[in-house]
Amino acid sequence: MQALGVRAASSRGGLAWGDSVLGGGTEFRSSGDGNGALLAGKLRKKVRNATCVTSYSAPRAVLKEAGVLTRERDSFRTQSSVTTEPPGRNFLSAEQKVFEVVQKQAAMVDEQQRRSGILLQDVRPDLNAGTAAELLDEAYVRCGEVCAEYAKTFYLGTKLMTPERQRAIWAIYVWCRRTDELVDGPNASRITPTALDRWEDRLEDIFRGQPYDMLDAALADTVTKFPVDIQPFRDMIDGMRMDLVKSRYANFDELYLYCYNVAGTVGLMSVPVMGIAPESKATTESIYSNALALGIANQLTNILRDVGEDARRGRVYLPQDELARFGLSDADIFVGKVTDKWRAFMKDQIKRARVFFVEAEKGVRELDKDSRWPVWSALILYQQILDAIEANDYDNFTKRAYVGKWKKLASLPIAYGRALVPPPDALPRLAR
Ligand SMILES: CC(C)=CCC/C(C)=C/CC/C(C)=C/CC/C(C)=C/[C@@H]1[C@@H](COP(=O)(O)OP(=O)(O)O)[C@]1(C)CC/C=C(\C)CC/C=C(\C)CCC=C(C)C
Repeated sequence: MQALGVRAASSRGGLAWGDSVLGGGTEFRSSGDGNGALLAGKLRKKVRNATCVTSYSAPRAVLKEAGVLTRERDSFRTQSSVTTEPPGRNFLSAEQKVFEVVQKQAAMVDEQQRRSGILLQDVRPDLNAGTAAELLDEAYVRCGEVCAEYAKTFYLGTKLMTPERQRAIWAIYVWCRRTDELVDGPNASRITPTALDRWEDRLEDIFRGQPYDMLDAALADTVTKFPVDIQPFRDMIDGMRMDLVKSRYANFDELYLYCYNVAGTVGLMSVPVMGIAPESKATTESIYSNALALGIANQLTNILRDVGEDARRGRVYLPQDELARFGLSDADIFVGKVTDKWRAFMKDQIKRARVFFVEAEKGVRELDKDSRWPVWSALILYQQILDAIEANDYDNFTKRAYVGKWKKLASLPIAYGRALVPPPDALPRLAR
């Protein structure tokens, strides 16, 4: 089994959702650090006694079938070597660079603040709990707006969830989006490992209840209310570190680790919020494995869709040994010609991604009923990207596999129908 070294929350260990609130009131104060309209908040956390330590295990059978388990795997923590700071880098300038990205994001928050007439600079240290709650509400509203802007369909899906859950998912989404923007956004070329170290420091502060800005404050609140562990967040940052230093993957082992870091982690962050159906008989660990599988499946799909686009950035997220096995190399990818060898290779890759989707499906039906629809929607939409690659006769060099608006819309009621199906009844997990 693959120990990913991630702490999970047992969703059925006597946990009361919303158990922990902003313990006795929230104090927001102006940071006074010369950084402009940034919010420094102190969110006192209750001890999250509902969390327990467990290890995430990717299901052995599915990984074997997918060709991942060729040998006993090592721990999944990314080696710290990728965080090594390049010689000659100026710490402050890296900090400045990440701050610019943060500023860009924070500017949107400022705008929202201005519109509501609450200027963060004006926030006094002795704010009462009511005002703090208002600020927090504003922060969550902003998270929802960002989510709606970047991921419309998914945002729509969250609308079925309870208000507490939907805003928590938005807060997680926003943190993931900002993290991804660091290496994939407009300032990406200026991001250094040190900048990511700074981002990780901020993450630690969030989980310590000391958010840096409003969007962070929303996540800080979320992690007091739901048993969300910090490790998947750290691991996502590790994935971004990988993106800074690595543009080739020797084998699927390496690629799997990358996919875990940048996408599998999303599954692990989301399930504690989405919740597991009270009537589910599946083990928590198996459901987290399924969640992980969905992240991996989505990321593999993304990679297969974006082969040409990535190649133009000098990146090949395909296992080098598997390319070689099909008589292919980087050169073929840069030439970008669809040949029979390429088709055969792509068929194999698509098959593997589908294995992960099938594994993920087992977990979706175990989720709380209000959470199943958005997850089914995401799953179906991503699966359709694989169909679109096939429909393009595997030309992912010059064509972007695209799921049309009507097909997307048509999949929503299908997802809804599936979401109505309750978890399979009382059969023990092993018997299924
Ligand atoms: C319902 C649902 C989908 C919830 C997840 C909400 C959430 C917190 C999403 C964050 C996504 C994000 C911004 C991640 C940053 C890294 C990244 C960009 C990963 C790629 C996503 C695709 O994003 P996008 O389409 O914008 O990419 P491009 O811009 O096109 O390049 C990823 C491919 C990964 C996304 C991974 C998931 C959505 C995993 C979802 C898994 C679950 C919600 C677990 C479900 C539970 C079970 C039991 C199956």
